[in-house]
Amino acid sequence: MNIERVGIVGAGQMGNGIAHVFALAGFDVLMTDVSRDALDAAVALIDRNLTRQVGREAISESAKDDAMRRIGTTDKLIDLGKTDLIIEAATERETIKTAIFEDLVPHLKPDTILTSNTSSISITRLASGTDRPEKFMGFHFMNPVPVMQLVELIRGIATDEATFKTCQGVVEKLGKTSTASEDFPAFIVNRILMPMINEAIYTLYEGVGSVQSIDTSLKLGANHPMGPLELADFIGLDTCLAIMNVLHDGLADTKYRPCPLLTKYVEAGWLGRKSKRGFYDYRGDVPVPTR
Ligand SMILES: CC(=O)CC(=O)SCCNC(=O)CCNC(=O)[C@H](O)C(C)(C)COP(=O)(O)OP(=O)(O)OC[C@H]1O[C@@H](n2cnc3c(N)ncnc32)[C@H](O)[C@@H]1OP(=O)(O)O
Ligand SMILES: NC(=O)C1=CN([C@@H]2O[C@H](COP(=O)(O)OP(=O)(O)OC[C@H]3O[C@@H](n4cnc5c(N)ncnc54)[C@H](OP(=O)(O)O)[C@@H]3O)[C@@H](O)[C@H]2O)C=CC1
Repeated sequence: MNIERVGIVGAGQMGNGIAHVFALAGFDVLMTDVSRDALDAAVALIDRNLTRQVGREAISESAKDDAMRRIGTTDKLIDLGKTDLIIEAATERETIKTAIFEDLVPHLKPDTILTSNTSSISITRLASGTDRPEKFMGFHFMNPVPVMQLVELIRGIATDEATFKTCQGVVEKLGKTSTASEDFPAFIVNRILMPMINEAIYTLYEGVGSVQSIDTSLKLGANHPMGPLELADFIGLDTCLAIMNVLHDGLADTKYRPCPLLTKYVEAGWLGRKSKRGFYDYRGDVPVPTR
């Protein structure tokens, strides 16, 4: 199937990056969110990120202008009905995602492919609430989307080969690399990455090291580009907790028990960079550890 128009649900940090890379690759993009402010902020951020790319000569000024022209926004989810491919990138909560697909399905063209950028939730279960489980799959970008090369593609139990192949072709057109994962809790990247982040939080919780010593240890001792606590703040602590809960519930193994300190930060509304406080406080000129 030929994909030309792409609908993106959720204009948070992932939604804006996804719109950025699709528009730059020549797709028409229509983005929606429950918050008009989030849509306006996303368009402004895409403009800034594209301008930075022009500044370092990664793209031309006209490529930037063309990309910005290809991005539309709407307050109405049903306006996405005419697109060929939907990428749902709303908050990592199953009830939110299920409600979005329920509201959207009656307005879709029969051949539109439905996908979710979920970090962890069962693709098979999300698909089963729609009219087209065979045309439903996981399309999992990494953060920051314009920089990270990988897209994890996840087949639900009913996903057909034509849908998988079409999505593989789309990833190629974006200039990224796909890997295939079976549909088990948190797929591949987060099955491995998130327990490491959770263990770093336990290391802090048990007083083995400070925020700074934990992050410095992994950056200089294991060559990670960001320390695990810095990365948790970057991903969003609400998202990290949601992923750990999916692993814990889905695999029923205590090794996935979310650290109580992670839960406490989320309960405080300290969600990391996006709320300006997490393991670091981002309200000043430089991030300062909060413990
Ligand atoms: C939770 C999930 O479901 C799955 C996930 O996404 S897990 C998270 C996966 N992501 C990671 O692990 C990221 C780890 N961190 C990194 O790789 C790096 O720290 C980083 C790429 C984010 C920044 O790298 P850095 O060298 O410290 O910073 P910096 O030099 O400022 O940026 C490098 C490039 O990224 C770009 N960039 C950085 N942040 C960006 C952002 N948020 N949006 C767009 N571009 C960005 C910069 O413009 C720069 O581009 P050029 O090299 O072309 O000039
Ligand atoms: N953060 C990361 O590193 C990664 C995240 N993901 C996944 O991507 C998805 C989005 O994450 P992320 O962008 O970080 O989250 P954000 O919190 O940055 O953005 C989520 C956006 O979705 C909006 N939203 C909530 N409910 C709805 C709805 N019913 N309809 C439309 N929009 C809605 C939120 O609005 P409001 O704020 O007003 O509620 C918010 O603007 C999640 O599934 C996450 O697991 C995947 C890869 C990496």
